[in-house]
Amino acid sequence: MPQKTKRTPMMEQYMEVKNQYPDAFLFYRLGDFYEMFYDDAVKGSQILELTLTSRNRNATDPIPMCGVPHHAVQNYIDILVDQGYKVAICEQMEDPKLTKDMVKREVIQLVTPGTLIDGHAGEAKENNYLTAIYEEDGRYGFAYADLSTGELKTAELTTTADLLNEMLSLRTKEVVLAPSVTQNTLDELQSLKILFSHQEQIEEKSEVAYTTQDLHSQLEITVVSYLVSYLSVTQKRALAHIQKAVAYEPAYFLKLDHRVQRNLELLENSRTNKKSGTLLWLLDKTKTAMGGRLLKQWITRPLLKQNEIVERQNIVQILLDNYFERSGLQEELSQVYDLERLAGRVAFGNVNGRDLIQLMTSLEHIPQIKYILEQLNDGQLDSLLAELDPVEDVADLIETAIVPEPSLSVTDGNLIQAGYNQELDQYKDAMNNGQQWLAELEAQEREATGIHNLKIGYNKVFGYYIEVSKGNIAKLPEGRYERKQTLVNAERFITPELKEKEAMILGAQTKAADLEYRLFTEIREQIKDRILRLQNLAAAVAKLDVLQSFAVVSEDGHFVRPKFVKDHQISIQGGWHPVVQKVMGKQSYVPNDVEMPKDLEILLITGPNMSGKSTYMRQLALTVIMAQMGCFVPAQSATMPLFDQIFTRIGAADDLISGESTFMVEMMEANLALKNATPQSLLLFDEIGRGTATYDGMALAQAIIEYVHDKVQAKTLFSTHYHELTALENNLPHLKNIHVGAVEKDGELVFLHKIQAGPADRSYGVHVAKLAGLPASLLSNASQILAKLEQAGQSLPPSGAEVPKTSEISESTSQASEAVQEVQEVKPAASPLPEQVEAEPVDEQLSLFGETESKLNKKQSKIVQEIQNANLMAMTPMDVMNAVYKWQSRLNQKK
Ligand SMILES: Nc1ncnc2c1ncn2[C@@H]1O[C@H](COP(=O)(O)OP(=O)(O)OP(=O)(O)O)[C@@H](O)[C@H]1O
Repeated sequence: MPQKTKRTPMMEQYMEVKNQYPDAFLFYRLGDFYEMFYDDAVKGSQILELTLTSRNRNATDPIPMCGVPHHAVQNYIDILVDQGYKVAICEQMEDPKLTKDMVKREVIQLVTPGTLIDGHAGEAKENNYLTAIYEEDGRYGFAYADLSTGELKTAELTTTADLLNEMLSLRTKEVVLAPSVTQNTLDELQSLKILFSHQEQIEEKSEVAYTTQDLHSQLEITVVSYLVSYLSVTQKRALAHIQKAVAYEPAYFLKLDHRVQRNLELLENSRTNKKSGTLLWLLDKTKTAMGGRLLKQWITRPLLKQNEIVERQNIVQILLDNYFERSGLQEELSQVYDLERLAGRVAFGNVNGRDLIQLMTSLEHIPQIKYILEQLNDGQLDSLLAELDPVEDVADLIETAIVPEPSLSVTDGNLIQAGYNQELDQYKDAMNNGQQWLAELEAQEREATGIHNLKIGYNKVFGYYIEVSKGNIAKLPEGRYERKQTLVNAERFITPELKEKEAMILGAQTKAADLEYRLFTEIREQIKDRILRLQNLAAAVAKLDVLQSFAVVSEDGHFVRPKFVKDHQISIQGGWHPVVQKVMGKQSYVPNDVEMPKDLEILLITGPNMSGKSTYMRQLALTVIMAQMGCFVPAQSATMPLFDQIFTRIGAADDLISGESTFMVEMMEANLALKNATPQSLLLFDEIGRGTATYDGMALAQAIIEYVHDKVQAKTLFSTHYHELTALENNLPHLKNIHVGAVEKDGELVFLHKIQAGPADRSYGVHVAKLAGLPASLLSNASQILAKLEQAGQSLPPSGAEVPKTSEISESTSQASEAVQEVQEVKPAASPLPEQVEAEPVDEQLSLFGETESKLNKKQSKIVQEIQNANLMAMTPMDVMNAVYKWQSRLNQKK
């Protein structure tokens, strides 16, 4: 009969620790394993695919248990943390052999998704940001840190939208909440699907004081204090590499919110979520991990200040003009390891010998990098040169102290160079030359005593000894020789010198390993004192790397240096979408101009589906972003103003925040743009209004155009399939029609992809449907319906027709559907919106099907009835097409 068991002292200890970390997997060290118990074991064994066993298997209440070997623990931690869990590592704090009592155990680190530094999240060109929020009077202190690099930034934000935006842009996996964060804010953040951690108080730690030193705003000081406290509490060690927090203002950069970043595919392909096919993919020719990370930051934060942009452009130009030097730099950079993370590991205390060799190798390339830049002999490089401090003392220290191929573990020896420490050299000598020494000592003793058969031997009882035959004992001098054993023919002695050598030889190996570890930690501490210099160097190398990457891409892609102008005009000749062009090949891509003089605000773009409207719009946005990053741009020539924000409403973007409908997202994005855009912004509106019924959509589109034209006055590209809107050009002086050309050849549609002046003459929707492979009968039916509609004047108004502005009809542009009705009431004949479709007499409609009323059977009458009742106004063109297709199928059915 199984017995219910009383908890053992060890399980008592386990529970005590576990209670302190209820939301983490507790990895409890037991000898060579880390064990999990209870629920941790059940869940952990599933996630990590471990065998679930139990303690006290025969009891009524066996304890579920599973474990991982200590040397492989990092992999398991990575898997759990990557999946959003926390892991508390509980170590044995004393040697079990040296204590009779319960071994002392303590949690030495809490690894969380935002603090993982070695796992998958720590991929070379990725930052892993931990964020924090503090709330006060409806305002937010926001901060983020990367524990592996020591980067720490903070900002004051005023809305939850800004918070969401920063967090999504940073792709944070974990946010630390100060107690002041309200439930309302939390509710809005819940949709983020990241780990929420809590830090209840600010710790009195030197890191907290240090990191907040340069801050002025109390909000920022407080949030950074919470963030650093959390780091300190979870990591349980000094964090010497965490930099002083730098305050930033989101308004300091070209504003690209997370939706814009996604719509424009800056870092992630919106279909695959991968890098391929993105601006990052195009621009990334960086050679170092630091450069890769910095490039990502620059892409999402282009600059606003012309002098800063020009400073970058100047260096790109120099590197572009000097091919050989640039190649030399690339060669050197490719041999520079991740200095930033290496510095982080030094400070964090988890650096090993091989890391230090990587650090030294990296530092050794800095003088050559400087030399190449100096040869370019250009004053524009001076400040960069000054930032490239080779931190020679660290390189020298590592060179003299660390062996070229150290072992992986820092406790197994084989770390320290010969000649660095005398004591260690003696141990190593003892290990290597023990026998040699003894032979030398034997020879010395023989000579000193004149006893030629004196010999040195070894036994387990008292170790090394000097053996002298009985007949020679009298020759031994007094004092130095201590008798240990008497044999029949000989006596055995020890001397202090012999015992010293013995201790050396026997203890040499462990002593050497211990001493090596101690020396290693001393060296690590010395390097730690130079962390700031290493971090500054890493930043300079990263900058140089990104700029050389710009030069490479600009040269390969034949990009041009853009000019910035104060008056708000854009003039781009022969521009292209760099990513689309790269994918499809240079020969096939048709370059296009963008001409928007000072007084032109809106380009209204029409043209068939698939002709290249979206590509043209994105092309401009990417050109602006690249220009303001300091890169050259894909065009023959480019003149542009500096933009402050880019807003996009492009495609049916899937919504990251919640399950809002496509139309809702469309309206939210439009709203965001209309509310926040300034005359210095760039707006891209792609087919706005298509997510709702035709009339609603068209009315909204027109109202939005007028609002932008009259109130926002930002440079705007607006593509539409509502050809009726092209007539707006007559009323809106700052709007111009352009279209993407296409021609019909032998019944087939040929896209020209060329932007041309004026509106498109037709939509070619049916042709595009044909390209998409819709059934032939449906297409011919659609063509017939189209012809009928065109005859009845339901399609395009004559180009140049007088169009009333909705503002002439209704003051309210926000209530667009009201506006629609008023349009119809006030000026029905000239409205750009199709007139209310009156239900036509049944017999006329029937002619579509070649039938007369008298011959109608029951099924046909029912279909006629349905057509009569169909609310066209509430249907999208696609709905209409589907309905017609169904009616036709039913009519064609035999019965
Ligand atoms: N300038 C160009 N030169 C060559 N090919 C182009 C060009 N612009 C676009 N294309 C090609 O046409 C395809 C469709 O372009 P895009 O999506 O911009 O069309 P669209 O007019 O916005 O279509 P829709 O109205 O259906 O959204 C692109 O994927 C690309 O292959």
